[in-house]
Amino acid sequence: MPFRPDPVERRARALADLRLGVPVVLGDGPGALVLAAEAVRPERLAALRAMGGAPVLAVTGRRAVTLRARAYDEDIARVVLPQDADAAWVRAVADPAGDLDTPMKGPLKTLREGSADTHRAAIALVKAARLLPAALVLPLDDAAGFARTHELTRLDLPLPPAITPAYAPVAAARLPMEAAEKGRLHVFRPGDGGEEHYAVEVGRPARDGAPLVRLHSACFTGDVLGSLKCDCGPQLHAALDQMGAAGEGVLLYLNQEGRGIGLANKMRAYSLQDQGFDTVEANHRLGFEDDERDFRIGAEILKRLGFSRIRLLTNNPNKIARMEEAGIAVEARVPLKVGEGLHNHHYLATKAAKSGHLL
Ligand SMILES: Nc1nc2c(ncn2[C@@H]2O[C@H](COP(=O)(O)OP(=O)(O)OP(=O)(O)O)[C@@H](O)[C@H]2O)c(=O)[nH]1
Ligand SMILES: [Zn+2]
Repeated sequence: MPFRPDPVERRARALADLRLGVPVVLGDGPGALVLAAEAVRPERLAALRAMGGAPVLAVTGRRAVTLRARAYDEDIARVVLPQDADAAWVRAVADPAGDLDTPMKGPLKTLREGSADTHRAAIALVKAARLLPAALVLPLDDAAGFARTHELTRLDLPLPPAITPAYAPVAAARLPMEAAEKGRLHVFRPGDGGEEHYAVEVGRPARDGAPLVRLHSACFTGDVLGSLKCDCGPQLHAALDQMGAAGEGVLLYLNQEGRGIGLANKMRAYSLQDQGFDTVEANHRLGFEDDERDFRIGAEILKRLGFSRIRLLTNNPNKIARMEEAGIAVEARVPLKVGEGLHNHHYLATKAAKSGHLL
């Protein structure tokens, strides 16, 4: 039916619902009701409880380590919701902000029997919604009927694998910059309702050549505010300077703030770093992996622009591997070492020690 939203469109709606604190239904017959832990409001939690059943709070295996909860499913722990658990309790389990003030939220009881597939799907959705990776999950016997009655967005299980959507060029215009007068900014929009990303083309690199390329991940704090905690601002400007001097190049500005966890979660990570955790530990305590970015987006946009070979400005071998995997030949790595100082020395050393960055 032409007017009916397709599964990709329904997923985009589901992400918006989860951010609003509106539940989403997963599955058709037997399925589950899912609420993002971060956005749950007391009335909705009360309604969920009133349904009876056995609600659980799904968290990642990473978060479970900090909570000292057993993750029987390795990457997922299904925490049984205690009788007296309120919205504040749910948030406290999900959010490490108060871990040091209220270290004991438990002991937390976790489920061992049954499948965690639905819970894994719920976590994937709240992560995609850039929320804390924790979700309330209540089993339903008639998922489709429940969604209809309550006008909730429903997605079929299993969720389709996370594919990189097609990126359509939306608009492009000349953009003279300090670093490169012959600049052109292209905006790309994905077909799945996700973030737009940008390509800054300097000069007019031949499509069959191997231009200098930078895959830059958004860093509001570094790029815009000149934060000294990372090296992003200096890297951004040095990359544009090099392209300006060479007369050509392509800088992809990918809106994957905070290595893909979003600015709010990055600030949560910064506040954990103020408590003494390093950049990788902070991500783990929040329940995330070290790096949640999808570099296939960069490869898609390069292909869309007509490139298949590049020289990549980076110190991150993972970016090279991901480009090659996605069909972009990286003919050379060009190091980009700028902006190291007193405040980011430890951060850069951690990336070298734990994330394989080249010194
Ligand atoms: N989660 C998290 N993200 C951070 C932190 N500091 C910086 N970032 C983010 O890290 C990303 C840095 O991106 P890049 O400089 O492109 O990536 P990189 O992996 O360092 O690789 P190269 O710079 O190419 O060597 C940006 O999205 C920043 O917002 C942090 O402490 N925690
Ligand atoms: Zn940064």
